[in-house]
Amino acid sequence: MNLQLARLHELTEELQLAGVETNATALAQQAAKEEWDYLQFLERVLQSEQAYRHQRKQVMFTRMAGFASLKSLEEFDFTFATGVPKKQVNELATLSFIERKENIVLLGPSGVGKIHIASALGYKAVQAGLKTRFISASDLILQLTTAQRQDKYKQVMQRSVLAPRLLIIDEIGYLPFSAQESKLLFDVIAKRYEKGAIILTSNLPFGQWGSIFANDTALTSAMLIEFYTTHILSKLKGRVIGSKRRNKPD
Ligand SMILES: Nc1ncnc2c1ncn2[C@@H]1O[C@H](COP(=O)(O)OP(=O)(O)OP(=O)(O)O)[C@@H](O)[C@H]1O
Repeated sequence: MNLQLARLHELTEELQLAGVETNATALAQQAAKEEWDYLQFLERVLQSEQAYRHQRKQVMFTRMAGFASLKSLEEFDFTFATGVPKKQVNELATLSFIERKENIVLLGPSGVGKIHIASALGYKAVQAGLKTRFISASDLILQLTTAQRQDKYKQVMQRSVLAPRLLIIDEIGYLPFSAQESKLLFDVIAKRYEKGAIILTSNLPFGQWGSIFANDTALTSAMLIEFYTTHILSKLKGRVIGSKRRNKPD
């Protein structure tokens, strides 16, 4: 390493400009070849740092999001899934629902692509630099009950529920909740209401949600009201391509 590169290395390390260090030599060569002026060179160097940071953020957010699997909308076959409204899904893929802090509910039988669509929208959000969290309803309840026991409810609520710009709660209704667990889930939905977007997936139509929430009709109605202004994709169907669970308990 020549002396100038060694000094550059020290400076970029101290100033935490890893993108500049990675790209400086190549950009200097390109600048000489294409006869950039000094300001042009400076701009390109700063752009390279910006791109480097954006990419690192995407990688970190993807890891932190906890997706069950990485899916994209490009991989989703709309001709196969006849009940999935392509136009509406593409509109949701613009992510304006996140800016507007709106919710999405995906309802349909097992294996029709609910997780696929939810994860694909989540992955798009992550790529756009929006903090996203994917969690199953039962894991979320487990986290919150543990937090309550350990007197850390507020912190966990803040970190896991309120901090992400998009919260994806998967598999509501796969297992029924106790009265206490139902209240926790309601607390999540109510606390995020108009503060951050949620995507919910469920195998059960709204009419059967009472059975998920310990037959508490007041709480179930309150929960449904929270989704009044939601984008509801409730007619998801099509040939089932695959499912994680073929033996759903009664
Ligand atoms: N229309 C589709 N095009 C491409 N792949 C699909 C489609 N529908 C489902 N799949 C694939 O089938 C598998 C099951 O889909 P997914 O897990 O999204 O279903 P689900 O409706 O969430 O089911 P469950 O309720 O059991 O969780 C996934 O690998 C998914 O990528």
